[in-house]
Amino acid sequence: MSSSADLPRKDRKIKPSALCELCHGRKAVMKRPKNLQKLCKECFFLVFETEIHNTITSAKLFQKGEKVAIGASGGKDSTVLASILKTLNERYEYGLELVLLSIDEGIKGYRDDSLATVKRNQQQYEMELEIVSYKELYDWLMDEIVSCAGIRSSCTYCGVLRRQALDRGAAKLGIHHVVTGHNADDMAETVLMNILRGDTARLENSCSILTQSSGSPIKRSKPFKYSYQKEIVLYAHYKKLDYFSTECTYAPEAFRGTARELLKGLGAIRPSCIMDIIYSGEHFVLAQKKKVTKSYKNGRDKKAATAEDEQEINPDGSVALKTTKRDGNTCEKCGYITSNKICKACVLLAGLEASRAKASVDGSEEGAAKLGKTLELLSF
Ligand SMILES: Nc1ncnc2c1ncn2[C@@H]1O[C@H](COP(=O)(O)OP(=O)(O)OP(=O)(O)O)[C@@H](O)[C@H]1O
Repeated sequence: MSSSADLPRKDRKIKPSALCELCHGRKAVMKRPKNLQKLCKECFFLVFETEIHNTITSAKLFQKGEKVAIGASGGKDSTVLASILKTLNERYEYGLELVLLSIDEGIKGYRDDSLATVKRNQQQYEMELEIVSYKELYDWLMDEIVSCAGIRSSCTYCGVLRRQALDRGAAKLGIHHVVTGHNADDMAETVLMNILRGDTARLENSCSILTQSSGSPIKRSKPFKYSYQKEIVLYAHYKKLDYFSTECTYAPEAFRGTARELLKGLGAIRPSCIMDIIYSGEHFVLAQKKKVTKSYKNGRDKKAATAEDEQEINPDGSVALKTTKRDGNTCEKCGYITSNKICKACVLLAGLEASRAKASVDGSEEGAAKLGKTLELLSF
């Protein structure tokens, strides 16, 4: 931080109460949303970037020489991510090769415009850009999916297909690491959503900074895990970054919207609640499901019971079905990594195809919408 002697004349006359609490020289321009500290622009940039650097180093996210794909949507989070990773890569000599990877879901009037922003970012940050489309991967545009399956399940379809598309795009580039702009607010919303749905299986991993499906060569990480959305927006604003700010045409998932509102209300009373929820999510450990082994007559004892004879009892007393889940499998249809015989994307696409065929016969669009709702409740 600079001393007051280095400051421009105008900053030397500032009332002490209006000064930045870190450099005590420049005028504060904001109250930091994370801790309400009054900061000038320059000190905010430095502390914000340093915190992300600390997150990256303490989680050992990157290795020297690694090629990393930045999931680039053109929105504020991924644009700030690209800008900050470029800065940190140069400042701390991470030795990364950074590439922008964009998925074109096929949403007219939204993704086509945001991709134009990513193309400008490519020039501004001097990074390679790869664009992969749903049309080329799945032969469906998101607009077609919505008109077939309805808007209510659009986020379910889009989320599954995008995750796979990012992996496929990375594989195409020979990259094994994708970073995304998911931030602290997104993480806290996900924890809240999973609690409210009683989805304990998802809750356990909802705060991981680094994830990788077993058998998959692609890992994913979230360097903004501890960064507040409001601070990302402030950073983009004061740095005058070029980003696309329109919300997706197919409004955000209804339930996530509810969790977002809830979080906003909580944050107004207790600003630290975002971090507190993440902390709770990180320390949440599932109690082991009770396993019971059937008892056998006719000479078979407990030891002879096979794995098939074991049942899992859910907390509400219901019996869980035995699944054929295995890690490292590949989908019988598309070859993508899955723990089931057919991957989730192929199940969704098959439902859409069936719906399209049915709709062409009797005009009904119910099948895919129903399937989307059912899939939300299943864990893959
Ligand atoms: N079409 C896409 N192409 C590539 N990456 C994407 C795409 N959509 C989302 N992502 C990645 O997933 C992250 C989370 O996306 P999501 O749409 O949930 O949030 P967001 O807050 O709108 O993010 P952003 O402001 O970056 O658009 C993004 O920051 C980005 O890294």
